[in-house]
Amino acid sequence: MREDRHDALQLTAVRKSFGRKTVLNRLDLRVGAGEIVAILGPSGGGKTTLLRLVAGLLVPDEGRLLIGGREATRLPPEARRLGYVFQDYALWPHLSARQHLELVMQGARDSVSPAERAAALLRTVGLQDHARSRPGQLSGGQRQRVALARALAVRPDLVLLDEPYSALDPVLRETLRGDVADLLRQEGRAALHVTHDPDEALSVADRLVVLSGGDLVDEGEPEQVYRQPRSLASARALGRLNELAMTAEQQTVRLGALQWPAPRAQGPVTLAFRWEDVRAAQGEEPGFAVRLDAFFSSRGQRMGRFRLDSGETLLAPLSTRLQPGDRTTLTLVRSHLF
Ligand SMILES: Nc1ncnc2c1ncn2[C@@H]1O[C@H](COP(=O)(O)OP(=O)(O)OP(=O)(O)O)[C@@H](O)[C@H]1O
Repeated sequence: MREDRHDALQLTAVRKSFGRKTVLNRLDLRVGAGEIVAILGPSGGGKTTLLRLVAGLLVPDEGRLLIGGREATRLPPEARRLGYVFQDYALWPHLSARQHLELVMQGARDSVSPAERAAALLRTVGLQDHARSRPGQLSGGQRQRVALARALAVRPDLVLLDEPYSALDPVLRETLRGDVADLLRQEGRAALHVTHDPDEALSVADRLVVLSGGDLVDEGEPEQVYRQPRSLASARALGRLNELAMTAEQQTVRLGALQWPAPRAQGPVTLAFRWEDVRAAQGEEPGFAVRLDAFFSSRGQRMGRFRLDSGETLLAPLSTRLQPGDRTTLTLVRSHLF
């Protein structure tokens, strides 16, 4: 662990517009030393713009940016001492995987030699047999892993990751994201990690931030944001969400034999709940009628796609031996409705 414990990153009231479009709206954000923060949110929410501002590829219109406690608002990218992996990898076509790492480590004061550290990092990302390959000889996923290893090679205090595993197959993605998070934690490095994949965010991050329309709409520990999102945008960003468009009448929302008081609602409302908060009604328990359309598997669990009599679809774990076309009654875990 490092001695100085300045925040790895602090943004204060950062605003960025393109023409008349405000993409980040007076954003306040901090990443603690050694903290892994995942940024989630709908497309166009400003996630990549945020990373580009931190990297120094864009300059904010207003606001202030500190990196490791140092003023960095107008610092050029090369003076920021960051590691980054952007979606286009930005590799050098004439260099081998190993040379990519050794080049960025030149002149660095380190307890191990560049060759040793390069070999260790290539092992971490599973490229030990491709040390001599140039980008043109590597697949998309392998190139992405070279970019990852290079970002870690310089031992930056803050690593910026923009969809770093998007080109990888699901098995490799899961292994590598665990290995990279372990390495970041072992070495005490902070990361700002942009992703569209809620599972990835939930599995690697110490803290989640949800950006929507240029605003920070939610933040907190992953489990807390998943369980108690502050808004529908935030609930959606974490996935595994059922949404039913319903009508509140006489301050009550009804779904089959289930009903909820809705003192402030009149007219259209959205009832939202996670897939796992739907279960089969037992005995005489009140519920709502559905038909099983199909089943599928998610995170190793058998899930059903059900259709309500009103025509809407919802997804839920499938615990009984239902076959497509069978009818059943479902109910909801009331404390987990949004
Ligand atoms: N250089 C630019 N010039 C003009 N508009 C831009 C520029 N870069 C981004 N934008 C706009 O800013 C908004 C936010 O873009 P950004 O790429 O930050 O979103 P995002 O959350 O990363 O989206 P995605 O999840 O689709 O990658 C979008 O509406 C985009 O069109």
